[in-house]
Amino acid sequence: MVSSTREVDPQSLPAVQLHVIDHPDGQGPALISRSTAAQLGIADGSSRGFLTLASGSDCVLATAVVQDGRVAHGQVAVTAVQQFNLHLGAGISDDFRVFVPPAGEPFELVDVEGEVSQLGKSEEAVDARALTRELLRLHFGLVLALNEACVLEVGARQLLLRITATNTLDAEAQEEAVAYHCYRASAAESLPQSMATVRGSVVLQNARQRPASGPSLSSVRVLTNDGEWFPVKRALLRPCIALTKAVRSEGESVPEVAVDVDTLIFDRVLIFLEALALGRKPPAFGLHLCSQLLAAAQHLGLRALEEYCQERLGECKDRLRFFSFEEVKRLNAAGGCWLILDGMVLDVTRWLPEHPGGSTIIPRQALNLDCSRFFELYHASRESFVYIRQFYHGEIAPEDVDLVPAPEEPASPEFLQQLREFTPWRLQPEVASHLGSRQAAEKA
Ligand code: HEM
Repeated sequence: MVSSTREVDPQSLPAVQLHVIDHPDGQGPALISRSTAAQLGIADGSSRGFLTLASGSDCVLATAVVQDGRVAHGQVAVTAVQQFNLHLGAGISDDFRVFVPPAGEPFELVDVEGEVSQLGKSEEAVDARALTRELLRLHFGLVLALNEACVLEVGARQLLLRITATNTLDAEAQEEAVAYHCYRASAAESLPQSMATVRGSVVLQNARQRPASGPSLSSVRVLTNDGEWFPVKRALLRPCIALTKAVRSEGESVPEVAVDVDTLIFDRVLIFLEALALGRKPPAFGLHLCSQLLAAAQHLGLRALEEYCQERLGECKDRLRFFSFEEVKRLNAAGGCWLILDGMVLDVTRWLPEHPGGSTIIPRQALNLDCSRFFELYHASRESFVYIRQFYHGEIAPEDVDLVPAPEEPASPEFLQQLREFTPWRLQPEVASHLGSRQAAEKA
């Protein structure tokens, strides 16, 4: 049985190029040789595993390790249905790796729906429970992919069962299971309640019929401002309080909501929401994205993302303060790289090796003076503005502003205006006097 607790990073397992051949039996799990299994990292002696395409696919191959020469080393024998699901035909090679369910995601094993048709001639009714018992006997613990077909012998009858649906959780459970993917179904204990539809002359008793399916109401259709749309699970969108109405709406059709966020940013919002829902740490989004993500978070009312971006952008109010010019010089003399830009005090010490203009020019030219003019001269784009907030620690104290040397040629008024428009979050001088009086009071 695949377990949800294995903390293996699938990316760390070796990908191996395998040559697809037709399955010698035409049905059953995919077959690989023992040496191929060893190469893939399937534990020695294990008779089965799960494979998926290294490039990612929504089909997981239940795989048996065989020693009887039906497959050679480097080959994988797959049935026609599996080839169809993988979009791979016999004679084609592709990279495969062992499938391990992502850690932390739910990997519940649920019942499946199937379509049963007759292979033999008998007219006898078939008990759905006997049919599922047979399915369990053959496939217990194996992932059943959508469209997979298997021949089952129930009593004297030969039946063809084709998997027509997986993840038959009820709507409420589905809503809670945010990261629930289509391949996550397996023949498990719950199967005796599996639902089945019937074709041909089969009379199936004790089967639960599939309810008439309408549109999946567990999603909201989110339209981005550049014309894309995303079907997003309601549960995922719940933290976006500006979308509450759409998330809570009831009705016969999937609710739609337009957001003033483009596809690129909304995609990242979704990554953040998924991490939030699964209790994982969100990825460290690039700083250049954070201001757009922050705007998106404010638009969506997504407080957690707002805080996350503010933190990344360095808007940690408690950290901000006023510096004397002497203090900045001392910090630089001690090996730091603290810049004064239009009065802002920026600590770029740790970031210096990452500076696109190199790590030497700033310490050589721009320390202990107002570097606005250099900033204007060297940065053609306004990309560099985006980073400022991350480095911002405060301001030169108002009484020290005139002590900071300026280069002979000052920065242009246009540049300074742009810079100030981009940095509305700067500490204001009135805060300095307030802090000054508080510090004086504290000293007293
Ligand atoms: C917070 C401070 C700074 C940040 C965030 C920053 C950021 C950047 C960025 C993003 C670029 C590449 C893109 C662009 O052209 O805008 C760049 C290039 C450059 N920066 Fe900076 N920079 C900073 C300070 C400085 C200072 C003080 C100097 C000079 C004394 C400087 C000199 C350069 C040079 C020479 C380049 C290469 C320009 C080119 O290849 O055309 N930078 N910087």
